[in-house]
Amino acid sequence: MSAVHVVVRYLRWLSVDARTFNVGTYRRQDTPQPTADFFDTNNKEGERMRRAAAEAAVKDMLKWFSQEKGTVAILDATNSTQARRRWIAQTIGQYGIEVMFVESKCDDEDLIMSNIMEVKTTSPDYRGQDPELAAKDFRNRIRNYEKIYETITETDYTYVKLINVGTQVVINCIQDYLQSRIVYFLMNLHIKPRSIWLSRHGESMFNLAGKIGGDADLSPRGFRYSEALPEICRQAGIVPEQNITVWTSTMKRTIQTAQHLPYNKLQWKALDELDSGTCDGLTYEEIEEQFPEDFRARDDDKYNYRYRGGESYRDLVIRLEPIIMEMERQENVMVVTHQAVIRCIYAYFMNVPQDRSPWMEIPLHTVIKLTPKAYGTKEERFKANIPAVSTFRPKYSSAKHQEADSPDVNELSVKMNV
Ligand SMILES: O=P(O)(O)OC[C@H]1O[C@@](CO)(OP(=O)(O)O)[C@@H](O)[C@@H]1O
Repeated sequence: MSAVHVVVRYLRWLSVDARTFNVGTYRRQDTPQPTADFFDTNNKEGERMRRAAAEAAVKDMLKWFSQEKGTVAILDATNSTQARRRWIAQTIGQYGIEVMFVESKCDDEDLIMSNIMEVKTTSPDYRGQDPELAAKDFRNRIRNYEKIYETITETDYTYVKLINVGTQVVINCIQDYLQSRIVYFLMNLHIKPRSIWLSRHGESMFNLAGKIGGDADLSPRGFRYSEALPEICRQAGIVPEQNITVWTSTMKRTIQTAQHLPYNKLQWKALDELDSGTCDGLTYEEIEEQFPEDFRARDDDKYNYRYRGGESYRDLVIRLEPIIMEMERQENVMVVTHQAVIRCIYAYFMNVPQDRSPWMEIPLHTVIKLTPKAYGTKEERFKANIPAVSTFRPKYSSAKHQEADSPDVNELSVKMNV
């Protein structure tokens, strides 16, 4: 995905109100599919229209800050001359809004070409066009940008300059915590193709009994899943030659599940299940009996509810932030962890809002493969032919776990999130 989309997704996942104002979207209202000469600075009409699009985007952005009290806006545009940056700094700065410029500079021909093929030929500017011709036109557009391009060196501006996708990074006047988080996040991004495989541990003895938390062993069916996992991973596209690391939590059920995977393994405390505090070891029915108010309060606002002496989903997201940062840095990773943890990781990659994420179905005995693409994340699910209980609990229900449907053979489903 483009860095802009990923940064917004990351900030929103961390509950920072962030939004993109893409000047191209405004320009496309009048000029949906321009050719490269539209971006030639000698094209006066093109210049006028591009300027108008930038002004409209900035106007809406300022409105968003003042009326909706937004926190981080990304003005997604080329902004590649000193004059344009001065205009932005003055127009926005006068309202007391801090401005940070992000320049991504690339002179590596291979990187440029792979970026054009991956991102630009799938952009709305080239929708329905021959990818070869689109790539050629975009190359010409870059030549037009180059004629007036002035790399950022203004010492009085806050900026981060990423050279050849973070091979080298120049930072200037970074002023606060949020800016430094964004810089650090940007430094960790890469554009190499990769996938992330997620699996819950196999069915545990606690899952069978309907109890939450604990550190139980796998059930006999859970152990069967651990034996089947190398083959399911192979079907899901993990090949032994791939340099893949398997991450587990420090709990027995995830370590047992990963035991037959012939890859390097790493245990993370941060991947342990949501801490259910005084409710640890109870069934949902027992929680409803012993802590009726808590049971209701949790379902009223599951994302924010914190177990007595334990955690909320919001707490879990903060605990998982280093995991996400490391996942962005890594290439292929397989993660064997828990229901609540997978919900949070999945919500990050699939952009799921906080009111929905704690209620998502993440079944046992299923590998979820996520592949980030230029404009979204592709999701594939590989369901093992090994029965298990369903630990999904609908809102306000404390009913006992039911057997989940299990396919006759391993099953695959595919979905694309944009
Ligand atoms: O937030 P809810 O829906 O209760 O799901 C989290 C629960 O899932 C469970 C199973 O019910 O996780 P897991 O077996 O994946 O470790 C519990 O241990 C955990 O408390």
